[in-house]
Amino acid sequence: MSSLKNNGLRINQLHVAYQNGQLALGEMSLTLPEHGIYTVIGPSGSGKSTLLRAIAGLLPGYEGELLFNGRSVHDKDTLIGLVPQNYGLLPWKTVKDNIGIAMRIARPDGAGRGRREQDRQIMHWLESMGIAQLAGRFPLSLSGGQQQRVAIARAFAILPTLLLLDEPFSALDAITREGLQQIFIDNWQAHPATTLFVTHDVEEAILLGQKIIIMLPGQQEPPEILDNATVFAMKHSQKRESDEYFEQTKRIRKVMMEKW
Ligand SMILES: Nc1ncnc2c1ncn2[C@@H]1O[C@H](COP(=O)(O)OP(=O)(O)OP(=O)(O)O)[C@@H](O)[C@H]1O
Repeated sequence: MSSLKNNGLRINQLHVAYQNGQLALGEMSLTLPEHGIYTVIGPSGSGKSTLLRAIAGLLPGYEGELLFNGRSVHDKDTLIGLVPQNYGLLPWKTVKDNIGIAMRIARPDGAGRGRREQDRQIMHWLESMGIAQLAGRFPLSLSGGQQQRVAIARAFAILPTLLLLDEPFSALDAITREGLQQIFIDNWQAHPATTLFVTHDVEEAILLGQKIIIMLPGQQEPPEILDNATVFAMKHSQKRESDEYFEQTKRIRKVMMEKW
């Protein structure tokens, strides 16, 4: 029986070394409540992608424990949606088919859903990302930013329990990025998967996360965790103008100046 304290993602004393024995991710422990969203920032090489890969089951080995609602995160009950840095799209399939395949793999029984209903859902997610017109195109004919949007639409389309995003907006210009941050948070509010969102962008970390996990260089110190509930509770369009947003920026910059 899972107790309340087991609700969500629990990371217990996780650390990862690749084959050369060097630590890629220093020891970290963290609880991310179910339906919560935390952002992760950190200098290059601090282990952000390694953290997501360990949770996604893409690493052969790690030390420590990864649980979702009290069971291994790799248990079949936990459906993980991953947006990797390289988008992970199948080049020989159209945009629409990339999403359709992911939906069928994620839910082989289709929950009673016919092909027409699946197509409707695919178009819904493509429209929500502003790329419905790309449904019939192949990934390699798309820009990096368009491929990122397809990867995000695909991750939402499988209705994951756990959503892992590795710098999903890095290839977008500032204006498109701001628009998609709003769309992302709207989609997440409609389908609040438990979410870890890695970004290089301090502003984005403050705009999207209930807490901000600040990874430190060198794999020796555990991350600093900054509560961001006040900014998170604001209307998205008003966050940037708020004093609390400005204060959070200063807090994070201080950690960066002192520890990065
Ligand atoms: N396959 C691998 N084999 C050996 N070492 C690796 C491998 N992948 C990553 N590393 C090392 O692990 C450490 C953490 O890498 P990781 O990609 O997780 O960092 P990151 O914080 O995501 O960096 P970035 O912001 O540049 O994407 C780095 O020192 C990296 O060189």
